[in-house]
Amino acid sequence: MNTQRVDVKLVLLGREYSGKTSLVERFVFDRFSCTPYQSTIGNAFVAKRMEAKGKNLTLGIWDTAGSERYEAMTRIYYRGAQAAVVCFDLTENTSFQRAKFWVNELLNCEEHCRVYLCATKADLVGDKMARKVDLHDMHDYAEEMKAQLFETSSKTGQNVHELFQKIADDCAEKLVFTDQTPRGVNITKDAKREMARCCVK
Ligand SMILES: Nc1nc2c(ncn2[C@@H]2O[C@H](COP(=O)(O)OP(=O)(O)OP(=O)(O)O)[C@@H](O)[C@H]2O)c(=O)[nH]1
Repeated sequence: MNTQRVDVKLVLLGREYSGKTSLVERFVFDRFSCTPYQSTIGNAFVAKRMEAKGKNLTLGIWDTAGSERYEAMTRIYYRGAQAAVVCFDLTENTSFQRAKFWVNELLNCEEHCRVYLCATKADLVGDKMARKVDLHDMHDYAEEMKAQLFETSSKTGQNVHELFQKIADDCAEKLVFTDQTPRGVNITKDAKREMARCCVK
């Protein structure tokens, strides 16, 4: 049974194929897989220890499934998140529209969650014709939503570490640690509580 504690709960949201799993893989394992695409089923969890603002903290990362089939389940995973990375694929405008859906949902349901927009697959838009999300539109939207925006490439690693470090730094400022024990989230307990909440609805 997983009883690991995390200090910051971070959730990744976005349309299927928008690059969420690849982003986590690049950040946590420093690798990019060229094997055929496999959609995430349900969700995946990974923890990463980091240093931020002079504090050691554990980032708990929930990578959710982008398929609309799993939308209800995805809602379980963003509950109580301190931060969310909403991903969209620069080569696909529908994924930008889907990102707006998740941002609205977070603003309405998780008022304390910091939202970061992540425009993925930057390595593919060197050729301007390949870019399907207008540069000004996405910057205007980020400004309007008061969300930080990062253009990343999991293939080259561009901006990936910077994104997660920024999240850790922002969250570290708010974290309260006692002498030895950080006040974190017990994954097992919290997951059970969420499941119970979900079942009684
Ligand atoms: N060139 C390039 N391809 C990428 C990048 N990120 C992801 N991909 C590719 O895009 C496809 C989808 O990536 P995933 O990371 O599986 O997407 P996902 O959002 O986790 O998808 P779901 O699990 O269905 O929600 C895969 O074939 C990846 O190899 C990137 O930065 N550059």
